Amino acid sequence: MHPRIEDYALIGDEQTAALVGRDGSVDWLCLPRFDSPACFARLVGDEGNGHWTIAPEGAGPCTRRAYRHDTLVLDSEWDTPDGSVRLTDFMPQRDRAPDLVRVVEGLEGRVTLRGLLRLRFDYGSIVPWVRRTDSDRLAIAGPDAVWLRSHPSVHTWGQDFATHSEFTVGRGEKVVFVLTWHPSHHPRPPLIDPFEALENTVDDWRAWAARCRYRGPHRDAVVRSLITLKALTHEPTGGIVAAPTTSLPEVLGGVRNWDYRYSWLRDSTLTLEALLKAGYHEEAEAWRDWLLRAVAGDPADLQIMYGLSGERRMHEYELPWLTGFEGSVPVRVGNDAVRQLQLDVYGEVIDSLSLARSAGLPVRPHMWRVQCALMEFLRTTWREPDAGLWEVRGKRRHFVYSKVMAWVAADRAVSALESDPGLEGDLEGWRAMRDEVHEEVCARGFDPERNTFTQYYGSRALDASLLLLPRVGFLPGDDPRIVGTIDAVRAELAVDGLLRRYSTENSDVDPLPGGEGAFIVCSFWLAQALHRAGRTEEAGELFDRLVGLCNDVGLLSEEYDPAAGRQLGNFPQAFSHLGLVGTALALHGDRTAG
Ligand SMILES: OC[C@H]1O[C@H](O[C@H]2O[C@H](CO)[C@@H](O)[C@H](O)[C@H]2O)[C@H](O)[C@@H](O)[C@@H]1O
Repeated sequence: MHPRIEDYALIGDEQTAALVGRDGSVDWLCLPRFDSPACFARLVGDEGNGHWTIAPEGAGPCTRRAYRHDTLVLDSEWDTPDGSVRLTDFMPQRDRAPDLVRVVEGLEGRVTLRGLLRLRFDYGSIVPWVRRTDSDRLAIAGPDAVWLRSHPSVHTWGQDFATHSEFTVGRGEKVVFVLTWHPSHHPRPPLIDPFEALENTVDDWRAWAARCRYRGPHRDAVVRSLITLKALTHEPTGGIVAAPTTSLPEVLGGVRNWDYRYSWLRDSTLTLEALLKAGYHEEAEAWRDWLLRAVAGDPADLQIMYGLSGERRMHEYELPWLTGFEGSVPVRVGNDAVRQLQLDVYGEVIDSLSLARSAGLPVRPHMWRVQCALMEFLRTTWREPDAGLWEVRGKRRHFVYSKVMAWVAADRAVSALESDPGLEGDLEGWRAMRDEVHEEVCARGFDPERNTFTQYYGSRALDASLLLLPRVGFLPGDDPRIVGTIDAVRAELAVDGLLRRYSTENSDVDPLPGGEGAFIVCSFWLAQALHRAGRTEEAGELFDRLVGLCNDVGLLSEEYDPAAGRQLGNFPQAFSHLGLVGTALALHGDRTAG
């Protein structure tokens, strides 16, 4: 049986990430970068598409597992009739090459384990040549080379185009496996000392986690979310992936399967805000600098997402040989939403730059010029219909959230001019735009009959993004129109208390077939909106429930199916984790240190 999404745990080295199942199998790993082709793709296919399993012979899922406290180092333990054994999985901070380290340690008795390494480059499609060199194995195909080393050396044999092993550990004995990738035209990189690497990796993560300023309820969940957001950050460039996976389905067996291994301006600006508020200025600064590089050029060419180094092309295509997660096809690489006009992104970018400024991040000389250029573009564009923040693949509309974010852009630009006499800009023009957008949204995006804002001008449909209006300061949290919107959105979009982002039934907005689960970040937005409306008890109860949706190691995917009690969509997803951090800070922000 295929593991469920919540059966996976994440390990990574801030350049790529792997998903490890409870059965000891690494089922997803892209090398060398998050967006490189996967060499283990069982996650969205089957065993033949690549995986690496180490587990006691004949054992099923591990008996227990957990991250070492405040780290991304995963311990999985099995109790078997012959004894107990621990498997420790981690990826050390990268020096020259990516390494995946797996340490097996006997805890009780003598346990026999089996290893099965089935490397399949290019998303499970290429079977490499594997040869033995001394005691190690080298797999090569095209641009990729992977070494497998063990210590003490374990006998391996090839069978059915995979590398097998069998070994036994007694109490206190350790066997370590190191898998190392490098470009096939390069020589083998220097070997790491896996035990020293383990110590350093634990120390580095703990030192990072200790910087978290949040001291309120659910602190462990907040720290786990922050570690996850950090793990989704591409350390060399500062880019942040929305999730490290592609095509985990929004509904089992459905077609809503997308590639999230890119840096969305929307998701990333919200991540930056969460990091800043939790005390992580360096990461926020690295992303802000990434942003300024990525968006450089004509503001008309601003994209809603970029590659990790700021690449602009991410042409979407399908991988027909992969059978998908529980049959959910197609499996896609690339993302055509890159070409959409999504007006909210301008507001999110300008908001994040002003946030960075007020948080005291060092100012870059061209920062203000970028903002002015974006404002000028937006001034001529905000009246256009767009694809909205949900990136629907239908007709463009006048989405209310997009217009509100145009208001945010103008509002923040005006505030910057008002507070800093050293800045130059069209104060009067931007003020006029700000007031015009506000007036228009309140007139055309509000349904007085039902006392609620609507998904787009003139429609009766609702949208969970409307819950963000008080958060961005468009109206106070206890304004009757906001209170009405909270109740209407809840009545229409809640399934068992969790929110969908919009209704997919009878929707003329979203042309794709099939529905989807509850969109996790939307429920966090609801908790924040309830809190801002003064309904603190309801907000707290919902927050507690949402934290409870995390899997056993504290991870959240994009969506949740309340009926089946299962996570859905790409995993782990930045949006969901930044929702958790943002809600903790909104509800208990007074409990932050320093
Ligand atoms: O709903 C269709 C769209 O779904 C994806 O977009 C979602 O993920 C993005 C990344 O987290 C997020 O920024 C966006 O708000 C979400 O709706 C997908 O990436 C799109 O290609 C697709 O059209």
